[in-house]
Amino acid sequence: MSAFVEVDHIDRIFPLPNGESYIALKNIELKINKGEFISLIGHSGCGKSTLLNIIAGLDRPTTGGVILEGREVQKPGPDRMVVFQNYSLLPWKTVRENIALAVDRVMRHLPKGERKGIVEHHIDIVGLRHAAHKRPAELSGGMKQRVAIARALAIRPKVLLLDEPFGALDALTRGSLQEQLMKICQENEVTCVMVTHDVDEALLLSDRIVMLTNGPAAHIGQILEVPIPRPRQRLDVVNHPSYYALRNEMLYFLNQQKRAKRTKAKQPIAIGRNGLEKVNLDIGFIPLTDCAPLVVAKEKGIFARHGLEEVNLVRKPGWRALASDMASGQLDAAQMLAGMPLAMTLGMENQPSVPIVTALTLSRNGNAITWSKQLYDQGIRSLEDFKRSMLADSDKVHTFGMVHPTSMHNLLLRYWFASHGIDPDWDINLTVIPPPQMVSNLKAGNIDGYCVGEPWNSRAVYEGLGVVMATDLDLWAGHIEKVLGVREAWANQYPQTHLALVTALLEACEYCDDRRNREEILELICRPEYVGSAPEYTRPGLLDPYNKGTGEPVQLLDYNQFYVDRTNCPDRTQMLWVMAQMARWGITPFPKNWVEIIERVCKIDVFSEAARSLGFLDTERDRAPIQLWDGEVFNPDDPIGYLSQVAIKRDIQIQEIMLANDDTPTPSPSLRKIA
Ligand SMILES: Nc1ncnc2c1ncn2[C@@H]1O[C@H](COP(=O)(O)OP(=O)(O)OP(=O)(O)O)[C@@H](O)[C@H]1O
Repeated sequence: MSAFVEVDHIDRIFPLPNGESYIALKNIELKINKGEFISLIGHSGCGKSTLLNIIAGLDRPTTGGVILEGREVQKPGPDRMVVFQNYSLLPWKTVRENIALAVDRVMRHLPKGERKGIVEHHIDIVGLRHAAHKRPAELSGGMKQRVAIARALAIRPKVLLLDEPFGALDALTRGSLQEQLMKICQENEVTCVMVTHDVDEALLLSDRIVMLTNGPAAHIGQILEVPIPRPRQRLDVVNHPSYYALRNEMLYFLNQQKRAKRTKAKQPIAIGRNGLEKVNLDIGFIPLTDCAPLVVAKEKGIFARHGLEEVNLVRKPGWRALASDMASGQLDAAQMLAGMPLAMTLGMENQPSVPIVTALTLSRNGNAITWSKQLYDQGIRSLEDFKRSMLADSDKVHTFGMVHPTSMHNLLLRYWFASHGIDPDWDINLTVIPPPQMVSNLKAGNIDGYCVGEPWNSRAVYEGLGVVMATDLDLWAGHIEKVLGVREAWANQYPQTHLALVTALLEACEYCDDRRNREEILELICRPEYVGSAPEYTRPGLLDPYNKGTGEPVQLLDYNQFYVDRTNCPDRTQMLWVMAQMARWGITPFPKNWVEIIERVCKIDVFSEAARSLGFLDTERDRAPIQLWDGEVFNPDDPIGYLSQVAIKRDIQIQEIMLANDDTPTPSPSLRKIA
């Protein structure tokens, strides 16, 4: 289904009087569905109004465009009405006349009586019958804004655009108008885009909240889905289990933008020192137990010992945001999902190819599949039970959360279901949810279960909301989980820095696997700036026996595996398995030249040099067929043969993938389909 409004890769560059130019917006891409309420939020000057004006047709983008119902927006039109903060009413006309003016102008083809009826109806919608004869000077701010909303709605626009509509109102009036707007939009199925600075307003009104980064070159940093059912009451919203998690995400994002601005202001792009080309690094991570090597390297001074004196660990709220910051070059490096370097290099989800390299596997294992307590209490305690209940009630579609298409969580969950003949695309719903929001979504009943890293499984067990159906030790002990990723261009530009980074993190990985250090690591990762979790539910698996919620806790060795058993060398065989699974599910094409792509992504030479400098074992794991718990064999010498015989799969594209020689991000996918 095509989107109702499509903001298609917009840039807006303003020429400045001194002959220079200012890039306000960079590569904004957004699809809006009919009847959806979208809020745009971000710091002052980031470009919210510029984007709104472009959607309205009041301004034109420098590149890209806006498509409304299949037609490009070229100029303002009555199908897109804007409500501004300052009401813009004609002072000499009454409420009724202000509304009538717009209706008579736009709907002049309608009989007079009908137009009059529309005006009166909208006076009623906003509750201004008693003041219909008054002029703006006789109205309060809230009343004036209601007139502006009525005037905008009366001409039945396809999209209502609101630029901080309640910004000038007192708190009480604001609250009541927000509720009225929500009701009006819902009853009339209005598609809305609203600029706001107010996180609570955004949460109350929106289906999705689009958060813009600070300019210059502002882009979409993150999009939050608000899974709170409608119709909404303010109290229901505040009491919804996902409310505080969402609110925290927004505040965290906004604070981080503020910090980034300060850091940018005081830092030159690259500070070279200690024989390194760059010692000031921003490294992205996600609040998960397996971010431990990064936290340890920072807090125990390991980065600094390797010459990386100014490392800033940037907590990202979800994997999409992290990938986007890596693609745009805002991050120097990141903890990445195993499939992310390959997928970004191949160009996933119609995104341009951004070659990423990895010289270090940061961790193995550490995930589990959690089921809601409700399913478990209904007697659904195995996949066989699940399949039986699914077949018995074909109307009920279960939804499961995973963190990103390229994650082992997605690939293992799909594999798990498919191994029992359950098609993960047709028989169930899979939805992307950032790891820290899994538990609140389970609590809210939005999902029936999920696959995620710790501590988010243990938290559900701890809170009595879920039970662990399988850890990945049950499915595939020793699989690659998180890797260190940097842009290939960055690695080429800063080779000594890259080596120092890999060396420091390898040393930290070894530290993390020494169980004597685990108590200290627990304290470090639970800090609010890292995972921000409670030690009670972060301990299991890391230190304490692991509690699945279904029996006695068990001691899991190597659940979060950071160093032992040759964890760290980029694992080309397992990367190939990941690449094949991503192709199986249509996430990326499978490259005919897979050997070349894997060689390009996995930087074994950098790892070996780092390992040797520490006196560590520098070899890769043995290349052998891969077998998960179900016994099916993946032969790394014949991935295409595996893909052709695997039972449940999507249309697999097998292509020669031509990557640019210049390893900077390319504006369009450099894929050439030959099969
Ligand atoms: N005509 C223009 N010429 C040059 N720069 C402009 C022009 N219009 C906007 N800008 C710049 O573009 C950036 C985005 O402006 P915009 O008004 O869209 O921000 P905003 O997020 O809506 O801010 P606020 O929340 O304060 O209203 C700002 O840095 C602004 O100075």
